[in-house]
Amino acid sequence: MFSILSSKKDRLPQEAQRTWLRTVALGVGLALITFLLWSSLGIDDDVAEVLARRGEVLEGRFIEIPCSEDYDGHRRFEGCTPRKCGRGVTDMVITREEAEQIRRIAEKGLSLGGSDGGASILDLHSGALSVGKHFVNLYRYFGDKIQNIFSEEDFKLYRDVRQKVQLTIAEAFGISSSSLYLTKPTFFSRINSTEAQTAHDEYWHAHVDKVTYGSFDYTSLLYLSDYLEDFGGGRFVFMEEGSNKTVEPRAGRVSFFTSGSENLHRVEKVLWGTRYAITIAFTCNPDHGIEDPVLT
Ligand SMILES: O=C(O)CCC(=O)C(=O)O
Ligand SMILES: [Fe+2]
Repeated sequence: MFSILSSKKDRLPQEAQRTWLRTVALGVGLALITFLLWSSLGIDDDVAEVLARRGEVLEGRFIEIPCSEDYDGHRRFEGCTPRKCGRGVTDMVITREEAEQIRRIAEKGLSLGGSDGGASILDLHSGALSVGKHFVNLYRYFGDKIQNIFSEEDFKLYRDVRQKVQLTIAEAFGISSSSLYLTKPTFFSRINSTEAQTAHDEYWHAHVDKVTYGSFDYTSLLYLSDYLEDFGGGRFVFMEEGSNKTVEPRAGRVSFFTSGSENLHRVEKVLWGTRYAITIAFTCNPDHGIEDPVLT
């Protein structure tokens, strides 16, 4: 067996020893550079399992996870405030036709404005619409003319969808649907690959909805376009140390989850195309509840 610590007789000549040391140093250096590049590119951050693929039609998938302590910092409403936490995805609650109709509402509304950056929102409840680098109040801005833009059917569709999603959440978490209240903000989102212009365009940051929005106890997302058909990137990611879980958007797909830090998440940057979705959230606190949007 070769050993550099053997007898004087078979010790390597000094020149060969130096070459050997240089080779080892070079190898270690290269390994270090590769490691640094690897971690700076975040390659290992991408270790992810797919919770819902775009191509599959999910009856319903539910994963229970322990609740975070976030709910303890708020007033508790027994029979509603999460004791059972988790996340679910279903393609059975909203049809693709319904999703397409809702998407048309989003397209109509957002065509009146739109952010200079990649992310625009339309909140039918407050009337907030992204325009350039700011928001306008759609209802104040258009006044009575709003009736020429949206129809009573549009609002009815929103109400029907909200109701179905609310029942789905109640059933999955074993609570009464009547203990849930729609809360704000509830909004359509349109995301494309245009570079962000303001902080409002930076949709991709990891966040906890209960921290970001305060009143949320249960969050739902209804997707209105298809991953890899209508847009690339833009997958939803539940973030967990070493095992992220992704939801690939699909028109009509409802993803729902308890809003605390047990469901830390982010949206990947959209790389091409346009991604439409709607965020509908519920609170257990009646004081934070809002009425369904109405055409005034
Ligand atoms: O559009 C999505 O997939 C997620 C949006 C989101 O995280 C939010 O509205 O808080
Ligand atoms: Fe969120």
